[in-house]
Amino acid sequence: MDRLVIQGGHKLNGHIPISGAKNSALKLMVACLLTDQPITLTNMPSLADTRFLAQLLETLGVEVYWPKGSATCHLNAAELKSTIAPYDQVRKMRASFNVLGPLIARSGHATVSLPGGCAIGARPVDLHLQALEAMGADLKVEQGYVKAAAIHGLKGAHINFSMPSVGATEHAMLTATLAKGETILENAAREPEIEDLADCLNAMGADITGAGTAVIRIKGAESLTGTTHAVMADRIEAGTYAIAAAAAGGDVTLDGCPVEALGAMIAKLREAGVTVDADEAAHTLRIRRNGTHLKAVNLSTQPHPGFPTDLQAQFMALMAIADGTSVIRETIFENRFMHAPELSRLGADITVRGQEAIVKGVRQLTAAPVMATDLRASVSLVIAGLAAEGETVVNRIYHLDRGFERLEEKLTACGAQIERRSEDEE
Ligand SMILES: CC(=O)N[C@H]1[C@@H](OP(=O)(O)OP(=O)(O)OC[C@H]2O[C@@H](n3ccc(=O)[nH]c3=O)[C@H](O)[C@@H]2O)O[C@H](CO)[C@@H](O)[C@@H]1O
Ligand SMILES: C=C(OP(=O)(O)O)C(=O)O
Repeated sequence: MDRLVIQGGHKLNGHIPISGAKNSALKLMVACLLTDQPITLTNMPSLADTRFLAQLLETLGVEVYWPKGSATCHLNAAELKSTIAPYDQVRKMRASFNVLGPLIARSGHATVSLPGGCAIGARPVDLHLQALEAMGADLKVEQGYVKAAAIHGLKGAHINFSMPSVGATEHAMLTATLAKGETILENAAREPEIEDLADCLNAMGADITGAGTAVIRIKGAESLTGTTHAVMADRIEAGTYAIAAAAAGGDVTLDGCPVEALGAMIAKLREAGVTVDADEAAHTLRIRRNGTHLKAVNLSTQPHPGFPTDLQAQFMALMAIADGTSVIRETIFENRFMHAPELSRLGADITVRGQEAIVKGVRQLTAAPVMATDLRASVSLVIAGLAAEGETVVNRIYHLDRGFERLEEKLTACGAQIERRSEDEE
């Protein structure tokens, strides 16, 4: 299994290009199931998750042409050969569950394994299922699979989500594009990836308004067409490198950065004493910290436009070396502090109490071997390793490869000393 070896204490200086967003790309790929015409996605991040989803789509009969090293992926679901999404292909990744609704819309029935994804909480799919049932699907959950049929087709519905869920909003939106009549989603999630998906679906002939707000209206169409769509830039990747630059110190500019989607994170970095120059028009974010001390700041994760849960672990690594005590509240997932004990191995002083982590900043972190537990937790350990004194080894990094494209290359180009080693090399 691969590990990352980081020699800490080097400042980061230079430019980092931001890749396409994993969490957008995955749902955009699923959209290909809604049409028998070709879809082309550009700015595609080549990640374990996106490659893995491509395999699931191939199992369903989608022709995928996505050469290694290319950021352009062609998907053609002219004919589906299966409506079964097996456990082994769904368990690793949350987004793959979103094939359920589109398969029902296209074929009238589907059998899809319950999903996996990062182990950061219970993560039920009740809201997904309620939305599909409201649209007329008959559902049974048996032996870990959802078995679904809509013999009379899907119909538009008025769905009021009990809480905003990114996945359930996207799932309902994808499905409703081919349902008969109008669907209204209330208390919908407002994450930017939902707007990106709506833009692509509208280019395919769907009629969606309100994406990015809490009320989304979808007028169902008879059929959708092919299109070409550029995946939006990854706000979580961008936020991660911004926090890394703040932690290690230096002067880093993020190119192709979705600045407008990062307001809450930029505000917290500034509050912590980091110099941030944001240029929305140029899509750049420059982060500078040369010598100034970091200040402890409190934060609470919130649905967009609040501070994203997917940047909480990274910000905790930063607060571990700030002056003072910060309180970090996780309100989205009930078990998303698994990085805290690993950060403590590097000398961080963190106490977890329920949904809160109390982080008392220390002057200096010191290197240690650590274990990556989930995607964003893994990268928080990389950030801590960059700031720590000595050689930090981050073990079990397959999680990182799910969501960060060419991480070592991007950081090394800015002066980080970080190297991937596989067990056979040691
Ligand atoms: C692939 C992808 O895009 N993943 C993102 C997506 O995950 P995901 O779509 O799984 O996250 P949700 O927004 O659905 O989850 C938010 C909360 O709602 C709960 N919930 C969700 C669905 C449901 O049917 N019932 C229910 O109770 C969840 O357990 C969680 O507590 O949004 C999260 C919140 O921004 C991010 O951390 C993930 O990176
Ligand atoms: C939690 C994440 O992914 P998933 O929803 O696929 O588990 C993430 O991207 O941080």
